[in-house]
Amino acid sequence: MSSSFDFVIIGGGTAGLALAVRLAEDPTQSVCVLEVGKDFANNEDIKVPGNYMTNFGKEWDGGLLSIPQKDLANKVIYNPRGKGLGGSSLLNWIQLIRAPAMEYDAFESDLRAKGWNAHEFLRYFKKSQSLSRSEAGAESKHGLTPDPTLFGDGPILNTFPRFTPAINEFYYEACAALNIPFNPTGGNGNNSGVWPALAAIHPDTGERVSSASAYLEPNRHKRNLTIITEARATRVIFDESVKPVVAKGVVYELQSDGKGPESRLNTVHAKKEVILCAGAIHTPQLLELSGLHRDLPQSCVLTIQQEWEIIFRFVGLGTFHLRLAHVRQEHYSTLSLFETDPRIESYDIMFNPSSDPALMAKHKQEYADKKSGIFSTVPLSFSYFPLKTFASPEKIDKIKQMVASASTTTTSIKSASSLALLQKWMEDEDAYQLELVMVPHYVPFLPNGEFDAAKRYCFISAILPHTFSRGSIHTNPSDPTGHPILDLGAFENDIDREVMVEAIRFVQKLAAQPSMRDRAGIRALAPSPDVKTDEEINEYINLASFTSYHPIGTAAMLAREEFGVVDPELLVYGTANLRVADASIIPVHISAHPQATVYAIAEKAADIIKAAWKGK
Ligand SMILES: Cc1cc2nc3c(=O)[nH]c(=O)nc-3n(C[C@H](O)[C@H](O)[C@H](O)COP(=O)(O)OP(=O)(O)OC[C@H]3O[C@@H](n4cnc5c(N)ncnc54)[C@H](O)[C@@H]3O)c2cc1C
Repeated sequence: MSSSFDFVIIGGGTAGLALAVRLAEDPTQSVCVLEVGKDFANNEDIKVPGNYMTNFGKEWDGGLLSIPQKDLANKVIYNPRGKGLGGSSLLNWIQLIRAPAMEYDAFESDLRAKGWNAHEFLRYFKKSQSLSRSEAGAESKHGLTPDPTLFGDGPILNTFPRFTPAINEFYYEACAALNIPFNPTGGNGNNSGVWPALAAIHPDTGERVSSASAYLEPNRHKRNLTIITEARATRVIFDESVKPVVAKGVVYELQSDGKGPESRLNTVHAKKEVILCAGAIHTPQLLELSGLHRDLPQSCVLTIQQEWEIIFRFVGLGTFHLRLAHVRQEHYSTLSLFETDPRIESYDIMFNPSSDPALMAKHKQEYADKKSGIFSTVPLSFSYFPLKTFASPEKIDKIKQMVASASTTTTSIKSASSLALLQKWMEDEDAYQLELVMVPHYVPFLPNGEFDAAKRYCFISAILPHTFSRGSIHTNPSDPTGHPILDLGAFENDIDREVMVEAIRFVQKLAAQPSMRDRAGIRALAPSPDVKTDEEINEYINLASFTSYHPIGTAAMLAREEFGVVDPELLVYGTANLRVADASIIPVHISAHPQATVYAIAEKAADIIKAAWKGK
């Protein structure tokens, strides 16, 4: 096998495979993908959408624990991460949601990322996604009528849900009573109201659509596309004699050749570019590993670890700064658990299949025969709200005052333009400040919520779309290529606390609506109904908060003086040909789950790279 390619991509995940396939469209260009995980092309567990809760901890989950979260009573939070061809698109919940146009426009207008605006995103949503055949121009049986002009002919298929949980009817009625109407558009930028999302599911096979099945499978045969699995990239190597430095290749370690550690180390050379697509957790780790000179003493690594800016040292070049830390963002979520009327059909059977083998067999048969039923879908309902919908006037005043007085010295947000944007959105009457996701089953790890197979449950996840807290990711000095040290920075800024307290109160109000209380037989388990004061809710937030598995911003596309890592061409500052194309570059968190945006980023990255090398 050749060890020299035009393009070397690190990470065969959501973005990595989409990018690789687009670059390999030109048969004269050779592309190599290094993926640390395996090829799971024939794995049935991954393919079945309804298995989404059982994917955690499997071989294709390279998840890691955070460090204790000091502002969340030292809670340690698990962060699942896809590992294998397809990356996180192998184990995500396959929902396809886009952020409002004004949020993408702000990348360009407020954060100076030239060429990154709603118009461009729409272009690349169309290139990456299509409305699956049966859905185009149709109305789902749940009343979804997405605008077909928002879709193109991309390989990621949007399919209507094939199963409606019984609780949805009662939940939507409760939402309507609080001025949250059903949203028939399916949340493709207009994310107000409540709706069941379109998901990446193949309408014929009923199987999960991942970057591996949609992008890679039809192109696997291409001779100019080389995929190396079980290959952990450990470092990008540079020609340091020129400025900006030139990425020459990647050192990687084969995970399972059965020989000694020495024989496992390989180098793959890049004739044109190296592109980092290792995801928002591992891309910054690789940047650190590549920037630290290999002879740097361990003590120095430790010192750097403790600083909030990372110092890249290249031999002969002096010091080269990339500031990675304190830019990591998440969608923090706090969960509320409810018991429902036991006659309401739910997904709880998934937690204890042996409690009713006949029912489980019926569900399996329905999926096998008709590709419908509980195995056919991930049954989530979404809604996004501005502050005025869920917070009290007094709290709105308090939150707005806190936001107005925030500065780059009093918060961990060191990018002045990012902070100004968050301040602008908080003043905007219509900007989303809360997302609710309703899920028709039990969720573990909550106080007062022990699972009982005879009962039925649902939970509501309150998610903050735009947080003021920031975390960090750094290489672990005692295991540099192992899991990095992950600090989620959960609720380190009190503004996020204040918003979440109001969010939990709103969830309580929603659950108390007559349709939920009387018809769905809802009974609050966690928090218990007597959790009422700010103090009590805050205590509950400490126990019941997680992330939504949406890390972004760890190699942010911001101006260099604003602590950005890549420019709008996705080039890492100070390098001639090292780019990042994955969730890491998203500069500020959006009112959407990220995968649709990540696919669009990969598609745009491919066009940027093709244009850069045209005629060369
Ligand atoms: C459980 C879960 C549920 C989710 N649900 C949704 C949802 O319903 N909707 C939505 O929009 N978003 C969802 N997300 C988020 C979404 O899936 C991610 O934001 C998106 O897939 C990230 O894509 P990426 O290309 O940045 O990274 P990934 O897809 O994670 O790809 C990174 C790849 O790089 C590989 N890699 C890492 N380090 C190395 C190395 N050193 N060498 C070689 N390879 C390496 C990894 O193995 C992986 O394959 C979910 C995420 C999770 C974890």
